[in-house]
Amino acid sequence: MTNATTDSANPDMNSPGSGRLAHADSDHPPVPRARVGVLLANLGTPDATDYWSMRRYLSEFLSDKRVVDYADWKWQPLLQLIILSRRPFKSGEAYRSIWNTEKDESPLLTTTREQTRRVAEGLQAMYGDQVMVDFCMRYGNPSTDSVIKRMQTAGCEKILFFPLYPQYASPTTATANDQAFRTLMTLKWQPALRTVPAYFDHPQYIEALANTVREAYTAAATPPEVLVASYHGVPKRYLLEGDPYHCQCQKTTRLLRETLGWEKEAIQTAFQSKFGPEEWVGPATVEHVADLARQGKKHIAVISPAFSSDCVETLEEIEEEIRDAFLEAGGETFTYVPCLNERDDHIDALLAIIDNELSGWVSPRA
Ligand SMILES: C=CC1=C(C)c2cc3[nH]c(cc4nc(cc5[nH]c(cc1n2)c(C)c5CCC(=O)O)C(CCC(=O)O)=C4C)c(C)c3C=C
Ligand SMILES: [Fe+2]
Ligand SMILES: [Fe+2]
Repeated sequence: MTNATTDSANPDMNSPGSGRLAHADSDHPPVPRARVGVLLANLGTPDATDYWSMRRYLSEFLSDKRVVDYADWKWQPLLQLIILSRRPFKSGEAYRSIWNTEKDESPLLTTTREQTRRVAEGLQAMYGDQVMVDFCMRYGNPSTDSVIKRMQTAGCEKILFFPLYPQYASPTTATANDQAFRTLMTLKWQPALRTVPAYFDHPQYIEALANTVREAYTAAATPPEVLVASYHGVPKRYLLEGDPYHCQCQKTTRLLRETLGWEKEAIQTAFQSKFGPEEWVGPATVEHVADLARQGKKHIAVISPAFSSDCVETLEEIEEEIRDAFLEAGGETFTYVPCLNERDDHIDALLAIIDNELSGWVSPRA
């Protein structure tokens, strides 16, 4: 945790307006100084790439009703007996091909930690020690429950919970929030909790995406003819049942195009990572890029605006599977535009969003 200190001797603790109870009794447990916590939340990550680590991770992930909403009696036998007997091998192989071997962890974890460090640095400059910053995962470690409890022990009576998904989706944003509130359900003294809304149209987020495109196009040996904005997909039924994810993705693409000043055909939206037998929102990126090659497009670029960090879905699925599909169908150059990761303009966008959402909870440093 960054900036986490406990301060049982802090003179503010018992002062009027400090929001703390006055305890003169010497046998009262020490009370930490009141702070505001900023908790960045990402999807999750397996602890390792072996069969059992992958199985544990996928089982937790795919048993989440926000992700797969079938009744347990129908889904669990299929998941536990069929899907989890095979998928951990395939997913383990995908994770192994992108694993951060130096730190022995997934790139999503490495990047989320670095983003947290950078955001903490920024907030320290803005607010000093009033604010502490940490990160958690919805599945796997560090768990949402453990980090919220740690923040509370360190004095956070208020927590700003920030799911790092630019577009709201019930299988990502909503389940991250659910998990945070599940922890609050177990606490005698709950911290106040604010959740940060989706930022799919935030001007600084869009500008940061545009910067990555400009940089990739400048560096490309041959200028791409088309940019495919490839978002993680969801079942089409989720859209029909009211999930705004699909619409927010379309809007991000439009705002990116307008910021770049490009014609409509220059950016196309597609959806990747289909899972299960249901119809998903489309077009599917892997088929779409092959179609582009068959239509004679030789040079394309792909960007992934729904992921705040590069992860298995970008580094393996886009950079390997989707690239191969394009080249095998006759394409010649495939440019991958990396996620925003720990870029300065991304961190500045996150800081601007956090600053706005902290309104009334902190006062700027003199
Ligand atoms: C960015 C938004 C995401 C949405 C929407 C989303 C929906 C969704 N995902 C699955 C199933 C899987 N997703 C997997 C990995 C994964 N998904 C996201 C993001 C979204 N998912 C990320 C960032 C990652 C990568 C995590 C990492 O550690 O790098 C996986 C695991 C990988 C694999 O086995 O292929 C699965 C499974 C569903 C079913 C779904 C919508 C209902
Ligand atoms: Fe996913
Ligand atoms: Fe995938």
